Amino acid sequence: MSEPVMAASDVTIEYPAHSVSPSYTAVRGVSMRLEPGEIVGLIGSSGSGKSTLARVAAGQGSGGSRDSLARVVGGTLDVLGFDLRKGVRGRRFNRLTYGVGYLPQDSSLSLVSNMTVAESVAEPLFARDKHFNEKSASLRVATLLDALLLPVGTALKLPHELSSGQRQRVSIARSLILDPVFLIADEPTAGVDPSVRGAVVDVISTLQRERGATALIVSHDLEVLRRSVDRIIVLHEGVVVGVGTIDDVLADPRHPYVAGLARAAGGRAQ
Ligand SMILES: Nc1ncnc2c1ncn2[C@@H]1O[C@H](COP(=O)(O)OP(=O)(O)OP(=O)(O)O)[C@@H](O)[C@H]1O
Repeated sequence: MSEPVMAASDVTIEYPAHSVSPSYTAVRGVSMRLEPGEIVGLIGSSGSGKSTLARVAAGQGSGGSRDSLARVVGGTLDVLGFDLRKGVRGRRFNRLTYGVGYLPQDSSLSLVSNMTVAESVAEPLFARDKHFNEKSASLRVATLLDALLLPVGTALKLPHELSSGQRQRVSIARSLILDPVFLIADEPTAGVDPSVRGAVVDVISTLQRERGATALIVSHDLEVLRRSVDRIIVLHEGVVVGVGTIDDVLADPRHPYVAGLARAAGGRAQ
């Protein structure tokens, strides 16, 4: 059997106490396994721990350099063979982040205001290799922007000249430019027009599938994931309350939160 891309076993993740706030356990006893090539949705209500798990799995906070960052305090969490409970630093951290593409929530807000879309999307290529061929960079940028259904001409625009949904899609392109083996995308369709949300997630999953790569796509909206993911993992108050294909999870709701999802999905289908 091949090595899993991500393996969590009884993982507990905690935000440390600081000044007046006590420590807070955001993820409790979570176990999951993502195999190479799988596209998995991580779903749950607000505050269920999705972003915390996504951020820690992407290696953000594994260094323990900032006290406010969440960290693994129980169980084991391995991503691409790196032990994130131990922490990953220096060159090993660079290797981890080369393999893991991370699209944080609200990442479109951090696009640099005076860089064109083409420059922003290509930047990770040149940050890795300052001699990267300009022509092939432009071609890769154009291909990604086109796949993400952005109009021709977007490449030369500045972030403020785009809609929030277009900016979000530019951030997605940026997170995919290094062809990550594992993409962790946190609410990739935030701000994107509802009519194209499914299509945008579909592009992410198709691009990852074409390369045999893996993705964990965080969303609070089941419908956005429906046509793209192989499986979902449902989190509620930091605990896994459902795992399987969307149909299987909804057909056998063992937890009231999942039953609510099933009712909502049933209502939409009528
Ligand atoms: N820096 C922090 N310090 C302490 N607690 C935090 C911190 N960040 C998040 N939390 C808490 O951890 C829990 C999980 O938050 P998280 O952002 O992971 O949820 P989420 O499922 O991604 O929610 P949303 O869908 O609203 O983004 C919440 O109760 C939140 O208040």
